[in-house]
Amino acid sequence: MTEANRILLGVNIDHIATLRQARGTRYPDPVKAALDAEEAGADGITVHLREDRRHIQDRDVRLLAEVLQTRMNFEMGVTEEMLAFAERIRPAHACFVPETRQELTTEGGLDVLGQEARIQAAVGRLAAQGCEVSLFIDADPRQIEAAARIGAPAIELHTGRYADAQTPAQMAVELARIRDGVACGLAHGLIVNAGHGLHYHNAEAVAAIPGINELNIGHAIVAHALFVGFKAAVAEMKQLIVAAAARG
Ligand SMILES: CC(=O)[C@@H](O)[C@H](O)COP(=O)(O)O
Ligand SMILES: NCC(=O)COP(=O)(O)O
Repeated sequence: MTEANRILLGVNIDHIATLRQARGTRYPDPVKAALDAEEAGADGITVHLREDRRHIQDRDVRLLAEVLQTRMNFEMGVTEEMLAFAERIRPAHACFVPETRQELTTEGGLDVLGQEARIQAAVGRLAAQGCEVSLFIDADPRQIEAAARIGAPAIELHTGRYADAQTPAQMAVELARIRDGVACGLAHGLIVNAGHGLHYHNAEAVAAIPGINELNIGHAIVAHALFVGFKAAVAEMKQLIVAAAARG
């Protein structure tokens, strides 16, 4: 496999924590899930510490920082609370995401264009701790250019509109938008990741886009794990996207 067609899988374990929080139990433990995911081939572990703490808790992130063998991708709103927390944890990667309390899940990409100075300062703060920051944005050339302008090393393209597309034609339009976004990001020297709403039937087309570095996938893997077990679900997704990327 060449550098051009290798792809990484970041496993998002938020919804292991969702199940735990539903009953206020100690199980299932996302830390155990993370270790199992690593054994099954995950290249990294993604967690989103939401401001409302609806799933992942501070304790989870602190423990993960101590035990992960791979690397943490810490998803966070760009707030003073989260920046201070990330400075203490010093994850290998942080991904800045937009966040509102009412949303069911992350609805759109971060508006980098509208707040360049603020985002640039936040990127700089975490970069000073050795953290590689990516910006979770829509595949919009203006946002991608803004990400490059402020010196972010990486972006993660929001694939939610592709995942939510209701017809093959709409899906093709959204996939083309992501493909163009990847090309635009690469042309600006950015590392380009993607994720949100990807599952066993729609991830291959995204994985096959040349130059994409990593897919972050969570909800579908956790759901599939109910039927096949968590390690098997991770391994199946990894095999699926690696094969798709190799085919190109
Ligand atoms: C930023 C992103 O796309 C995911 O991490 C997502 O936020 C998962 O968490 P939620 O399901 O709480 O939105
Ligand atoms: N950044 C996207 C992510 O981490 C996983 O999102 P999902 O697969 O849970 O929708």
